[in-house]
Amino acid sequence: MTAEKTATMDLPPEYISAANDLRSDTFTTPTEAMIKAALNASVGDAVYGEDVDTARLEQTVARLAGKEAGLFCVSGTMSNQIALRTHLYQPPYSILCDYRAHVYTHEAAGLAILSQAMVVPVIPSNGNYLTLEDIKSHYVPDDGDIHGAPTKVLSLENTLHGIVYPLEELVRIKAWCMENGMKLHCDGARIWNAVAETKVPLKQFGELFDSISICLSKSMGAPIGSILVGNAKFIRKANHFRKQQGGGIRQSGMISRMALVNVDGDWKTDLLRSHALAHDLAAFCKVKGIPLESPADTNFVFIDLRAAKMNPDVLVKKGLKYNVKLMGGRISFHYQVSDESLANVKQALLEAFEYAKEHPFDQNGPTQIYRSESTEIDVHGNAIQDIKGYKY
Ligand SMILES: Cc1ncc(COP(=O)(O)O)c(C=O)c1O
Ligand SMILES: C[C@H](O)[C@H](N)C(=O)O
Repeated sequence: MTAEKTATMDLPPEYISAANDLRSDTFTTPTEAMIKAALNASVGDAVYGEDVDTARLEQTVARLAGKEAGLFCVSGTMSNQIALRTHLYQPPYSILCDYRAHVYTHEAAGLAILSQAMVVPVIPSNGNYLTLEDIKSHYVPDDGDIHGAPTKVLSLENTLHGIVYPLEELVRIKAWCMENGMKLHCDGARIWNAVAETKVPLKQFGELFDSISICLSKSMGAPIGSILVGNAKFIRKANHFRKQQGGGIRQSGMISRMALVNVDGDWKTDLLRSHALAHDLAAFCKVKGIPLESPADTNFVFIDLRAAKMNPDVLVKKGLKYNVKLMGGRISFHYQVSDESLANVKQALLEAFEYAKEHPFDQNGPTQIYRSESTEIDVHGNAIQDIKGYKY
């Protein structure tokens, strides 16, 4: 699963290479091994449970997580949304999560619309992850008070913004959830990164969470998909909601076989390489005095744009100058990022930091992890439009 094994289709390199794409680990591209595996995939109708490779992928990931069953979903968003909906019964109810949680900030109000749930977003008192004390002081108890929407599910993220969730805190939270009849869901879009970094087996997280959404299309490099894992009864009902939301796909064997290439491969070594690149950049930022928003535990480096008074658009354009694709203050590493891109992003970051000293930028409005307008670049990495006319 090393970087050189990207596909060698007869397409221009910028179409298939993610070597300089530090916008997100969602930009990893299918490898030649994946494309070849897809050619030999089963072709059953997965809606009827007749696709062998889809079933194998679901059972493989469920087994790794120590759960009874798994369900292939076309995206992490779908996997999260149907998981949370499945845990919920009689409204009014609420879901508690970190104020930065993807299920709250980046899933288009799915919890409000698909689950009719109120969200209780909480700012962690330690700045990094929710503690049991944070949860206890914000959840809505089911005490019969008709003003409230009792909290029925905690949705935690591991990793969140690349931050590893301490196992001992998860154990405390789980015990409290069991005492208080609350379900515990994990958005595990990057749980593989947490496993690789902490060496805590995925099965140990599986014992703590009632459900985990495990993405295959982020650091694991698959083109499509996530696996939702849980007990058999939960997965049966989640499958019902998946169908309702149009997620029952037919011959998914080809994309399942593509995902299995890395799931069955040496993913820990390759994820740890991406973490080493991120740790290198974080150390560089420390030496240069470039502030970070959170600890770079795994594959993300979050630049504290506010503290640096750095304009994300300038950072993006400095990235283009040094042939690295960025989309804001989050710098994302993955197994296909080249060593050269690490050197290049350091140059881009340093110049943007120096530029900010002469041209301080006050970030009005909420901090975003990426800027849509700044990512208007063509396949050759050239800015389609001059971003706010910056001359630098
Ligand atoms: C933490 C987290 N959860 C869930 C998702 C949703 O995944 P998808 O983009 O496949 O819907 C993402 C997106 O990459 C994410 O970063
Ligand atoms: C935020 C966006 O939806 C995607 N999950 C990413 O991490 O790039």
